Amino acid sequence: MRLHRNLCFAVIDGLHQIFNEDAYADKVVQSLLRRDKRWGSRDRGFIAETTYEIVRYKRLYGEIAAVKSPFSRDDLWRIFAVWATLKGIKLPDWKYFTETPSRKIKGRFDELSKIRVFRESIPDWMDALAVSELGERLWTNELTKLNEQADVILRVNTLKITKEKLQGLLYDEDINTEFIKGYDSALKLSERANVFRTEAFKQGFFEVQDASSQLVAAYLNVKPGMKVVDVCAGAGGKTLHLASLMQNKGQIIAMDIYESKLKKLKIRARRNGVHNVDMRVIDSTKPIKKLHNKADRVLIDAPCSGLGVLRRNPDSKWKLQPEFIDKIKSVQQDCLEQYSKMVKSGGQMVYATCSVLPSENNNQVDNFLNSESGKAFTFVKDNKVFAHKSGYDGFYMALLTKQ
Ligand SMILES: C[S@@+](CC[C@H](N)C(=O)[O-])C[C@H]1O[C@@H](n2cnc3c(N)ncnc32)[C@H](O)[C@@H]1O
Repeated sequence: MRLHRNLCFAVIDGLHQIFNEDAYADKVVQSLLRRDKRWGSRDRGFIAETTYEIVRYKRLYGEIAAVKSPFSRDDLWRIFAVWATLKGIKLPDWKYFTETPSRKIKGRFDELSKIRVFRESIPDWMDALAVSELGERLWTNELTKLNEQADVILRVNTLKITKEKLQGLLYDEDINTEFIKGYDSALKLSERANVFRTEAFKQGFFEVQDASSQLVAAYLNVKPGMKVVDVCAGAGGKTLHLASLMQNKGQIIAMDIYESKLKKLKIRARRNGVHNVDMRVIDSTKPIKKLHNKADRVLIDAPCSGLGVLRRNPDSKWKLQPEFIDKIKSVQQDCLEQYSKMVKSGGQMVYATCSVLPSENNNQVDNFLNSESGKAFTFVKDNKVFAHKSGYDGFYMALLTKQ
């Protein structure tokens, strides 16, 4: 592979924003890709994949390059040189690379690869936390998988099209996809492509949604005509799936504490041809109280550490703090306690996260079931989805019934 100067500069600029300015990697990559209209899919792929890979292995590459954050531009070029050397890419004779010690880089890599926190590039506290909750073996396997690039998975909007028809339409736009066994509405891209540009996307025939995430709405046993509350709806990935499963019949009340997220959901609902969603901002306890004992189904897709989706958000490794995880756990317990009150007698509730930590998942459900508000509920089943076992994101979902 030959390195092109303007593409490498884009990567360095992106890394500077992500590492030094706390910007989100996905937003940074999106904006880098808009920089030059002449860039083709290979150029865009280089920028996105290189940036993500260096973010993923920041600790390892930084250690080999002997640089410490905050990184100067020279430091970032050193990190880049480590990445390129380990990839076996011949470094051009640019000034940034004149002193690159290629042999030393490979030697340091071999040494550091023996230690998990360097090999898999993860902060010590995060590694220790996960080991204490999951055990050494499970965590080592999971972490390795969470460092791989994720597949692009689509969820077919069955309100508008069948999986087979969508596959044909995408094929006509040069995008090959595969069915995934066990995931009814999923199509996996055989090769990465910018699906948002397709006519099929503009027509609302699909949403991009990981296969594990597609299990959550299905776990809630919704039926057309029901009253369903999606209480941490965000921009509505699962709300839209619920609407498809309910064939647009009945009522979904999508709630979130952020109005800006619900506004995005509104746009997506329109594109998806979804008509049965009402949006309500949780700005006091009132909108929740109004729904006490009213819902056939409640989905709590709780805010969490996101440790199950590190493949998509590798920068979380460097942005998350232990205090945040502690705080989010109390929000999760609060969500279970407050929002469970909306379930009517005989109704059901799903509690879900995109974390793999038991303390955010089954332990939270156990705590809830042992609490005063949880007394009315019985545990039906749960699904602990690990990336290294399923091949998709790490997730958790539990189904509870109210007597
Ligand atoms: C995991 S995300 C939801 C993702 C969304 N369900 C989807 O499928 O696209 C969690 C959401 O919970 C919201 N949230 C955080 N604290 C909340 C609270 N106390 N009550 C309700 N929603 C909350 C966040 O704004 C965020 O949108």
